[in-house]
Amino acid sequence: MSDTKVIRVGDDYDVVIGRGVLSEVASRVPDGAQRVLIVHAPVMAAAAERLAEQAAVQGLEPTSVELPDAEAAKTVDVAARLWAVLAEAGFTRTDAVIALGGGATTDLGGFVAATWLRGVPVVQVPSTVLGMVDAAVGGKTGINIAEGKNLVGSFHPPAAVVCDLDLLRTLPRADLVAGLAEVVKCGFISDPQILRLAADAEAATDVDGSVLPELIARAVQVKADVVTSDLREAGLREILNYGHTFAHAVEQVSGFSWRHGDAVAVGMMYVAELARRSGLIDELLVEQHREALQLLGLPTSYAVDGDVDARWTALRAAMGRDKKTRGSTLRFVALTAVAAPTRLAGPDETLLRAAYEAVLA
Ligand SMILES: NC(=O)c1ccc[n+]([C@@H]2O[C@H](COP(=O)([O-])OP(=O)(O)OC[C@H]3O[C@@H](n4cnc5c(N)ncnc54)[C@H](O)[C@@H]3O)[C@@H](O)[C@H]2O)c1
Ligand SMILES: O=C(O)C(=O)C[C@@H](O)[C@H](O)[C@H](O)COP(=O)(O)O
Ligand SMILES: [Zn+2]
Repeated sequence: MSDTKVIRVGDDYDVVIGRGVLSEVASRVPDGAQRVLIVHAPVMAAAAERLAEQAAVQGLEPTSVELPDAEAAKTVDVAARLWAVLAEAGFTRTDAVIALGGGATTDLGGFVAATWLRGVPVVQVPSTVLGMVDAAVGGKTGINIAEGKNLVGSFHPPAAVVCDLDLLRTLPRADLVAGLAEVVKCGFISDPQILRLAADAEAATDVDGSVLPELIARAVQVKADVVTSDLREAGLREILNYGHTFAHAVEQVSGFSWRHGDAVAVGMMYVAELARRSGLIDELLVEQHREALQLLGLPTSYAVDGDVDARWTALRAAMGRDKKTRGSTLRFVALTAVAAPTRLAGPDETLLRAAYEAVLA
């Protein structure tokens, strides 16, 4: 894929994927806006300045705010600070937010847009692979609290998503690879061609090549198709949560020090081990998970420094707060085969523990 690609999400909005498309951002702010709040990750300060200049040329009045980095942005304190900025600058319902950064920035920016005056438009400008393929698309926005990941949030679809692949040039390799975990997830739940393409790790991680853009576009297409038919996660959308029950527990228990994508990689291994023990899949498919993730340099095991029983107790409690849980019944997205997702509800506690032991480093 060398040219700009536009993927339409339902009848709602475009996801623009291409090189140099940052120049399109201001023109994607919906008509009627007079002011625009640009929130950005610290590393995106220069690009945010370009966006502010663009906005001014477009006749918009920009206010820029640099957020704390990564998960430190996804807090109620940061959101409250931005609500105060919006109030002070007189933002009305037709004014807009632009969020420029990784998934943490787009989650927070989207949440602030969703909550200000009960909802103003947001243009998402993801600067990580993970943000492009997942966080910026689909309208899930939110913040973390001490008790768990993304426990407070709202469904608030963006007005547009602009993925400038040139932004990925500065992305550290570890963050790029972590983003590929969500791409591999899309391969397992829906698009096996992703798994074939991602098996060439060199090509898949080359920001100047053609394979990474194709992987990004394919994963966006999977997400676009799913959220078009089930925005509010009444059923189908749950498949995008593959691997996340264990992943979010790992993130919370580590004090959000794990990269989300790395946690999703281990989370997919956990649920594959659980699915095998529950008779849904065979060892071959578990190994296919391990190989796909390891080829890219993603983690497939979980190291516990200390008491493994105490850690399990903490992880198990965190898994109970997963949004797919109903009552006290844990519900996992699992596979019966590649591209054949199902739900695994209320697996026996011994199987849950056995799958944990299987992923221990
Ligand atoms: N809303 C959703 O549907 C959804 C989907 C998946 C993930 N998420 C959320 O997204 C977050 C993870 O996103 P992420 O992996 O992008 O992490 P992140 O936002 O924390 O970014 C990772 C790191 O990369 C840096 N960075 C960002 N862009 C850069 C660039 N172009 N060059 C150099 N450095 C750059 C950031 O400053 C940060 O340090 C998690 O909070 C996760 O819960 C949300
Ligand atoms: O878009 C979705 O739906 C997803 O589940 C995508 C996930 O990759 C993402 O991490 C999402 O934020 C998790 O949602 P949560 O509802 O489990 O917090
Ligand atoms: Zn995720």
